[in-house]
Amino acid sequence: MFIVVNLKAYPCDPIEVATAARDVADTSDVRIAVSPQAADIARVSETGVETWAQHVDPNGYGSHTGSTLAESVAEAGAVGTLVNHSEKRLKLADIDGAVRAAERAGLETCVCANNPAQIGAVAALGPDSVAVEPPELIGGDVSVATADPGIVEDAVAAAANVDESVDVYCGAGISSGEDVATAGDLGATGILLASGVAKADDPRAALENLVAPL
Ligand SMILES: O=C(CO)COP(=O)(O)O
Repeated sequence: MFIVVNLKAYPCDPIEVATAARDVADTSDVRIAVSPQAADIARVSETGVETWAQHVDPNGYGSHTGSTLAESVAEAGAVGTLVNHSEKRLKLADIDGAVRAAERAGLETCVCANNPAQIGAVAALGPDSVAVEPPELIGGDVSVATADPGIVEDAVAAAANVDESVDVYCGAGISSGEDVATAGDLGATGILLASGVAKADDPRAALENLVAPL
């Protein structure tokens, strides 16, 4: 199981979360990455935790003010990137461009989508993984794996129908090890989560709780 902790733009201490995630990953068999804001990638990466960008733009170097370049986040220490997060949606052509840019920079890619139909569409673009995250459950208390198990199973089927080599992750409302295990039972091989760790009083304890049953 792979857990990506997306820090979004939450006012947490990215280094506190990164060091905790590094330690919990080291002492468990669980792969854990932290996805901070672009400005924090370098110092998060310096902790030794696996570091992902939250987004990259489709363009490369050039006259593109305000861009987040795949090359730049890779240079800063990111080894992967989310693309098309529900809070950072892109047009299909730009999702394709961002995946190609990430590939050129050597980044692993996870393209997010809202539902199984979109999962099939983005799986066709050849990312390493796709993640289904129903927007209405993001930031809530109920795990997608409990509230809508069918969406996870259908996302797994939709991706396999297009490209069996694309891993399928899920996210939204996941905050306990039981939620992670349930998602795994539904066929997800990874989890995206945010508030359960980024808004926790004790992020280390939250991470330990997530990996406990795995
Ligand atoms: O959007 C998410 C991860 O990318 C999920 O957010 P929550 O874990 O806060 O529901």
